[in-house]
Order: sequence, then structure tokens, then C-alpha cells
Amino acid sequence: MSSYLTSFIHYVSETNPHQPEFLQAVREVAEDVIPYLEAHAPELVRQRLLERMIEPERTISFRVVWQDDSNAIHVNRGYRVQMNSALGPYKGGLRFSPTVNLSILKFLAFEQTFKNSLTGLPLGSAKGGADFNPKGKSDNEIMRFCQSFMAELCRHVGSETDVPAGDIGVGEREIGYMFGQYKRLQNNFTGVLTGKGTAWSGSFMRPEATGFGLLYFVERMLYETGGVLKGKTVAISGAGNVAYYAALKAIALGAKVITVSNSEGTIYDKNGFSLEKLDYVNSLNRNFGEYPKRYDAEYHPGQKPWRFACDIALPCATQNELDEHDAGMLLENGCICIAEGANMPCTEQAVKTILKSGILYAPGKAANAGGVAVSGLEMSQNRIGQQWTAEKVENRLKKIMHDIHDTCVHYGKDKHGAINYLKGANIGGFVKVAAAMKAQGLV
Ligand SMILES: NC(=O)C1=CN([C@@H]2O[C@H](COP(=O)(O)OP(=O)(O)OC[C@H]3O[C@@H](n4cnc5c(N)ncnc54)[C@H](O)[C@@H]3O)[C@@H](O)[C@H]2O)C=CC1
Ligand SMILES: O=C(O)CCC(=O)C(=O)O
Repeated sequence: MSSYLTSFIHYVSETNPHQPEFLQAVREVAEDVIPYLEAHAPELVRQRLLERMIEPERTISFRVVWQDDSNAIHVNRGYRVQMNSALGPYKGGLRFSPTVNLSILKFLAFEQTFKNSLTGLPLGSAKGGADFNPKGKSDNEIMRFCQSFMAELCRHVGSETDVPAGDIGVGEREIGYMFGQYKRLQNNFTGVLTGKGTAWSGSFMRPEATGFGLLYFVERMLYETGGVLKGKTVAISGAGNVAYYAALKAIALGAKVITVSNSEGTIYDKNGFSLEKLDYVNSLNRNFGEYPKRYDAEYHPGQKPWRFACDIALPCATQNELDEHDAGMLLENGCICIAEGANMPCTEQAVKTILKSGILYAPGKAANAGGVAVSGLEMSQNRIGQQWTAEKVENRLKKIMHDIHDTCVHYGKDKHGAINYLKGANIGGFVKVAAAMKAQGLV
């Protein structure tokens, strides 16, 4: 480790105490970017570009007060971390979960900087949300929470300033309630959020984009090494937006999907899920134990998907859900590719184990960029007051994912031909933001 890397890691740890997820995300980038800077761009070290990139341009924290159906009053904490605006308006999702805190939102916003840069679109980076638990809440409670959340957030966002979207716990319903509140308060029908319904200026394919994009990326990685997706067995974690559409696309491309999961357990269907089976999973409202009553399958409470033999593993649930032990089991069982649908789902040690094994590994900042890419396309459509066909959007999504893949190969291939996609994504994402920041002076 170079002395600059050592002192940088020390500096970040000292200045961001009690933020383990943020530090994890920064270390993962610094270990690739600093050696690159030292070898190829010492001027950017002097400019302290990485030190500037890890500091959010602005962090907003606010009170969200709302009333439940029995008139009890609740207080939650809302946030928006506006990380970097060098390439465009701040852009990134909102997460509603009791686990939300500043460390998690800063790691997500930091990852978003690299991801959004990789898309090639004019997007800055941000992330936000609240420590609100949507589970078990009525539709009216969700609406009141979203309205209260947007009553404050509306001062800080705007179609050319900061454009939030969904993430865990925030889908089209929540985007609708927040959009309605913004429009009412600002008297302005504008593209302030993405992930909107297609009847009210949303883009076709935004719900599908992250999962579909993940599979386009995986297809390209396999192709690069002479393989194909057809006939492969795929283990997926999660059962939300990303997991569902990843499973659909994997099946459509001829793979067999054998698992989905939630935080309580995993459904293992050795015969493979179909569209009908996945829709049944959705209808179960988390009661996954019901699935084997209808289909020839197993439910494993308290278990993750990674113990089941598969060719391809797609963690699509949440951060740090796949640890070193899980990585070891996947490798022992012959897994040839791990691609992240979620943000930072593999622990630091898991990543090291996977990289050492030499199998294909795609970090979320590259492989799950399809969601924000189609959000970027939604912004373009809103600006020109048009709506493109699903086919046109999906073609653009596919091209963007292939271009991201090729950027990773460009920056991640070593002289022996081995491709480190993490290194490629880190350096490929960094160089563009760094050049823009340098050009814009000391900001
Ligand atoms: N929605 C999007 O467009 C994008 C989402 N992501 C990331 O993908 C991941 C999933 O997001 P969404 O699907 O949008 O959220 P979601 O709220 O639709 O689904 C999350 C799913 O993960 C499950 N889950 C949560 N914690 C879990 C755990 N510890 N173990 C197993 N399952 C667990 C939930 O039960 C749910 O099925 C997150 O890391 C998010 O940041 C990344 C890029 C874009
Ligand atoms: O679509 C967006 O703006 C954000 C998607 C997101 O939150 C992510 O890429 O993690």
C-alpha cells in the first residue's frame, strides 16, 4: 500500500467516524483509484480530487412528522445527501427503511457518483430517504408520510437541481404521492422525480430497467469470455423491484432461476421459476412459507440463497448481504459469475475472496446502473415534453449497459487479458467526474 493510500484511508476514517458502510465504499474505490492516479495522473493527486469527491456538496437532514390511522403522531428523520454535481443535477434514489442512517446514505450517494458517470449521461449524484418503516402501513399512512417528507424536501430539489427516484421501500406509489405534493406546493408540473407512472410523464421501462440492465451486463460479461446465459442456473436474492425484473429477464434469455428471498428466508425451486410463479411470490406479501404448498419447492426460513448450487449469483436485496462464507460456498459449488443488482451487497472480504478466485465479478455501480440510466432518459423525455416507446428506451438501455461493460474492460483489463470489473468501474467512473471537477475550478 502506498503512503498516500495509507494516509488517505486514515484521513477518511478520522473524518467520518461511526460510518462503516461509507468507509467500506470509499476504501473499495481508493484501493483502485489511488494507484491509478499515482501512475497516470499525479496532477489530480495535487488537486485533491478524491478528497473532494468523498465530501458531500451538501447534506440535508430534516424532521418528518405524520399521523397514523389511529391519530397517533410519529416523528421520523429525513435526509438528502447531495454528493456531486460536476456532471449534472444531483440524481439518485430515496430509501424508506428503519435501517436508514447517514453512513448508509453517504455510501449510496458516493457509489452513485461513479455509477452515474459510467452511464455517460449528464447526471450528478445524490441519495436520500428516511428511517421510516413502510412495512404494515396503510395506503393512507404511506401517503401522509410521503406528503410530509416532500413538504420539506421540495425546497431542496427541482428538475435542474436534484431529481430523486425510488430505492428500497419507494416505488411508483410513493413517487406518485411525493410528485403530487411537490406539484401542489410549487404549482409546477415538472420532472422533479423519476420513476413516475407512464400516464403522468414517466418513462416506459423504468420499473424494468435495473433488473433488465443487470442481465444485459451479465450477458456481455459471459460473451466476453466465450460463454452464454442460455441454460445457466441463476440464484437471486430479494424479491423486490430489482430481483423481480432480473428474474424475468434471466428467464426470457433462457436461464433457470432457482431462488428468490426476503430478510426472513429463501424459496428454492429446483424446477425454476416462471412468470406465473414469480407473480405468485409477489402475491404472498412476504409469507414465503406458503409457496411450497402450491409448487414442488422448498422454503428455507432464516437462510440465504447462496448455499444452493448455481452458475450465476445475483444479489439483488441490500448491502452486505453476501459475506465471505457465502462467497466460499458459491465458489465451491461451481459458480462462475457474481453480478450485483443491489448496491454493495458483497462484504469487503467477500469481494476479496471473489476477486482472488478469478471468476467474473460485476460491482453494482456498473451492473445495476440501468435504473438510473433510464431515469436519465426519463429526464430527457420530460425536458422535451415527449414519451418514447418502450422499445426505444430498452434499446438505449441495452446500449448503455454494453458501453458501461466496455468502459470497465478498458480500465480493468490487465496485460494478461484478465478483467477486473471493479477496478474498471472505479477508474472509468472516476476519470470523467475528476476531469469535470478540475475544469470547474475549486468547488
Ligand atoms: N430500484 C432501483 O432502480 C435500484 C435499486 N438498487 C438497489 O437494489 C437493491 C434492491 O432495491 P429494490 O429492489 O428497488 O428495493 P425493493 O424495496 O423493491 O426490494 C427489496 C427486496 O429486498 C428484500 N430484502 C431486504 N433486506 C433483505 C435481506 N437482508 N435479505 C434478503 N432480502 C432482503 C426485501 O424483502 C425486498 O424483497 C437495493 O440495494 C437498492 O439500492 C440499485 C439500483 C437501482
Ligand atoms: O433512478 C435513480 O435516480 C436512482 C436509482 C438508484 O437509486 C440507484 O442507482 O441506486
